[in-house]
Amino acid sequence: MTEPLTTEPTATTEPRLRAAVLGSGAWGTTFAMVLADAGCDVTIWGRSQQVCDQIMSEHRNSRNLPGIRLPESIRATTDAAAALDGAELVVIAIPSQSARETLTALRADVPDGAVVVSLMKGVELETDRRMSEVVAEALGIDDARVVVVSGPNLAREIAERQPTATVVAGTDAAATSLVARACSTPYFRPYTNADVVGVELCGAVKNVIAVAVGIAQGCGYGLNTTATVITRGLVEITRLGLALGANVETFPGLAGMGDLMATCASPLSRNHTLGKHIGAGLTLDEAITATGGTAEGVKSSRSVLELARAHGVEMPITAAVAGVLHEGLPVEEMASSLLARPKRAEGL
Ligand SMILES: NC(=O)C1=CN([C@@H]2O[C@H](COP(=O)(O)OP(=O)(O)OC[C@H]3O[C@@H](n4cnc5c(N)ncnc54)[C@H](O)[C@@H]3O)[C@@H](O)[C@H]2O)C=CC1
Ligand SMILES: O=C(CO)COP(=O)(O)O
Repeated sequence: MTEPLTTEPTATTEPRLRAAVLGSGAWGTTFAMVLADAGCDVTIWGRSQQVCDQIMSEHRNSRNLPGIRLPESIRATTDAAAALDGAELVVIAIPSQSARETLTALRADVPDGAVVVSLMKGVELETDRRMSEVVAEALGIDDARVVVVSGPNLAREIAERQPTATVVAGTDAAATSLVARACSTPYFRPYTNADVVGVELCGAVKNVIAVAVGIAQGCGYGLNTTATVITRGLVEITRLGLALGANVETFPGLAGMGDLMATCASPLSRNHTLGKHIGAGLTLDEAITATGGTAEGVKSSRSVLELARAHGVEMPITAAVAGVLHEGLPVEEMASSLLARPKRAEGL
């Protein structure tokens, strides 16, 4: 039997890349651990003094990753300027809808020339911008300096150093391969991809599809329904992506089908969990509270739908999720409204 990858990798002899991770939640803390295991010198910026103190003194973040021991080299601070000082890599792991305001305030502290990495999986409300667009605008930097990481990456599993792969997407080959090297460990394997649009849309829309799968399961439906929603969900994601200029090969890949499978199948997923609560009859506010953590699909269901409508793309599952979460569509009518649509040929 294969041994689980639980040991900390040995440090490399290359100069240590200095990385700042903005956000001390589940994924920010886990990605900080990946970077540290890959040999980077990592400082986390968090809003919570308590979380930062615990990372510094106990090498744990029990609020977001209970039971996980973090590498001792990781530092954490509530002082953003100190975290960003000298950073060559700036990694952003805060909720999508907070990104613009937070990054605009930190703009002067981001070092010139740093490569900026977005871990966020959402689409901004009101502007319908993808996160790499928001990051570039808020920081006043060229799009080419922004690299996206997205894939089947449930934080908890990676924090346990379970093997997985991811996609590192960027338009600048040097920046993209720098990020891929910086996060490559024996348990975390990055693949590069130049299709930023496709990779980001996959990450944002799979959250909405995971809410739909959760709703179906909360209603008591079985695996036929789950498989139908995932498969037709991938069609929706692909349709939107192609309308926005993405590469068709991205969608069956790790950021597309891979992340859909992980998020729609796992009870660790906040989006899936939130959907289950809705399907079981909780209100949206109750479901958000019961879920905890950031379920990006709640807000992205609306922004993704707006984006789709602006480009004339049909996304019935996304529309049904937005309908249930925000427009008063009764959850028990969701399936019947989807199945009653005019019959059509399979495919895009
Ligand atoms: N948790 C996961 O497994 C994965 C999450 N992601 C994405 O990463 C992003 C962050 O997710 P998580 O870390 O899991 O969320 P989380 O809910 O665990 O943590 C979010 C963190 O952001 C902080 N925060 C909230 N508003 C903020 C603001 N205005 N300024 C600064 N910090 C703020 C919170 O205090 C918290 O520490 C999301 O877009 C999510 O979709 C992507 C891959 C995996
Ligand atoms: O993006 C994720 C896995 O790849 C995490 O999903 P949730 O945000 O639904 O927990």
